[in-house]
Amino acid sequence: MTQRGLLIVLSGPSGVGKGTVRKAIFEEEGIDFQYSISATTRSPRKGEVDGEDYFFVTREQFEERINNGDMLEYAQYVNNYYGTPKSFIDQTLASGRDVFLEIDVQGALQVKSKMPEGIYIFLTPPDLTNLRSRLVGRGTDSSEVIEKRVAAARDELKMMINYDYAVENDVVSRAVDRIKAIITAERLRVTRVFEQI
Ligand SMILES: Nc1ncnc2c1ncn2[C@@H]1O[C@H](COP(=O)(O)OP(=O)(O)OP(=O)(O)O)[C@@H](O)[C@H]1O
Ligand SMILES: Nc1nc2c(ncn2[C@@H]2O[C@H](COP(=O)(O)O)[C@@H](O)[C@H]2O)c(=O)[nH]1
Repeated sequence: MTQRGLLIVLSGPSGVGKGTVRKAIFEEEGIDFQYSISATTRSPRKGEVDGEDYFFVTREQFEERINNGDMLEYAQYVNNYYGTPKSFIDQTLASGRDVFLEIDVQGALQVKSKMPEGIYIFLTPPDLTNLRSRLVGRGTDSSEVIEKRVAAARDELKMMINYDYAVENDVVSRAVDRIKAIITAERLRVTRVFEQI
């Protein structure tokens, strides 16, 4: 019997650095996670590629996928839909490969209720002032959208208690090391149970 892959969910407020930390983890030696590409109705930002950063779809297409049961989870975040295609997750885990999700808090908690065996990691900023500065510094959103994202973050931070782990993203390399340590420990735990030693 093939041991199922690990499901790793990295979540936290917009702008905390999930994408930055995820990319840094994927560049580390010996890391072989399958990244779950989300679907969204948001317009592509400069440089974003359909099928790599997101599957960019219309609201009609997204709603059809919801109605067909094709989404493991989905959320409406600042006027757009975001969601995780289900078949990729099911097939990849069944094949024994690890899957890495980078999604918002609403979505992560939906996945946790369906797949509690996953590893749920909340990435937290040093503080909200710092979070706002990161969103401003990224330069991808209007000041109106940034304020909506910071307002959402106030509520999202309260949800941290529902996660397995909280990791501060003060310095990217430190956050990467913390997450790698969590995954190493979880992998050992799961493998030892599977092997029944
Ligand atoms: N530890 C850090 N220190 C300083 N700046 C950081 C740190 N981590 C990320 N950043 C910067 O913060 C900005 C937001 O990072 P990023 O886009 O990775 O966040 P995110 O959580 O993926 O956002 P979203 O959820 O909106 O996609 C980027 O400009 C990034 O370079
Ligand atoms: N619930 C989900 N949230 C997702 C998914 N993919 C991304 N996200 C999160 O949405 C916000 C906004 O993203 P942005 O690219 O517009 O900055 C951010 O928190 C993402 O992590 C998903 O599939 N499901």
